[in-house]
Amino acid sequence: MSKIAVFSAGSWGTAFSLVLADAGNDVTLWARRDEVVDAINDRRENTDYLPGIELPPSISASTDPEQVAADADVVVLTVPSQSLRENLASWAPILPSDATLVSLMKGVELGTLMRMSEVIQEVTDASAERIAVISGPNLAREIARREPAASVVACLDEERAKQLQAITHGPSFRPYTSVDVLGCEIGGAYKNVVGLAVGMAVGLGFGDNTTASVITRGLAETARLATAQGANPLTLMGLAGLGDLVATCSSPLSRNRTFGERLGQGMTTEEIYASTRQVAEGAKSCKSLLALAERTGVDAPIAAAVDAVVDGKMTALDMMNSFIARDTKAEMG
Ligand SMILES: NC(=O)C1=CN([C@@H]2O[C@H](COP(=O)(O)OP(=O)(O)OC[C@H]3O[C@@H](n4cnc5c(N)ncnc54)[C@H](OP(=O)(O)O)[C@@H]3O)[C@@H](O)[C@H]2O)C=CC1
Ligand SMILES: O=C(CO)COP(=O)(O)O
Repeated sequence: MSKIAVFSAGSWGTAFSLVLADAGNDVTLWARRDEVVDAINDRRENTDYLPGIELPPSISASTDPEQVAADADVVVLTVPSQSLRENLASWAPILPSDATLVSLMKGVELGTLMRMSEVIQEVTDASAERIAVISGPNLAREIARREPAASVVACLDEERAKQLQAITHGPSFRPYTSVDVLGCEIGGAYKNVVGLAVGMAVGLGFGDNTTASVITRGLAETARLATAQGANPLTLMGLAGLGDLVATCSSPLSRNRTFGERLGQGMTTEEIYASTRQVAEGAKSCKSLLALAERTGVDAPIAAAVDAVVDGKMTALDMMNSFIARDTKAEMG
């Protein structure tokens, strides 16, 4: 049994705590609001993010980061990507110095264009071998309902990846290992952007030909950037690439797809932000991925178009038309 600290108690932090608890671990969740902590400790439910799902006694919660981190073998980070740096800067001094640091986040930092594992390394000074990423087709609510799913545990240190695999493998969750941290992170961040584009197609009332075309070209775009950065192309064909892309683009549970759907129906980004507190990481990361693609010298037409719609510079319909009108000479289907 491992002692695991999970920062924080949103949809995925809470659902992943269930995975960890089912696998026999002792979990402490950090939440920034007292009412979330009280609901978890007293009512055994995260009423805000996973209503109706019972949490076992091996999961407890606290607003005190020091209490959460104390004696943890593994520290799991799952705040919205753009808030990681600021939060982690305040937690870094209290994290156990030999704990494995695990990112569940799917985004790229605005401005620095850093992946989450890079932010973690910079802020904590931990070696890259101590930092892992878990990414795959893992919609939080389905995981919390114990529907069977698989994921990738990626770490440059293969032994550490295997240890994490062993402590996360449970009755309904099957982790695979990888050393391709970069490929998993680019796959996880890019699928959110493609999910937004697919959502727009759905919001406009288009059917499966359109969504399949966007998904497939989205995968090509993801693989182009990831491999240019040094990822293993096979990672993008796996659970952290194609797998996650399919789950996100197919499911009404995806916040990114839903965000895109609302854009497709004519809502503005500001109106959507005002209507929900849940994160759609792709709405911010499309800018970072686009800049990363420019810096790497690869083409990113879907990220560019999604960014323009999110910024209100293009309508979702114009985005779909630009996808069809695009000069295709240089690309293979
Ligand atoms: N949900 C899913 O199915 C999956 C999500 N992920 C990834 O996990 C990460 C977290 O997403 P998810 O749990 O879904 O998000 P949610 O929106 O469900 O929860 C966000 C959590 O972060 C807290 N939070 C929000 N803003 C801040 C901030 N500025 N500082 C500190 N804490 C903050 C929220 O607290 P409060 O309630 O107080 O606002 C809440 O606990 C994302 O990168 C996402 O891509 C990965 C796989 C699956
Ligand atoms: O990452 C996810 C599924 O693997 C969750 O996707 P959303 O953030 O779009 O809900």
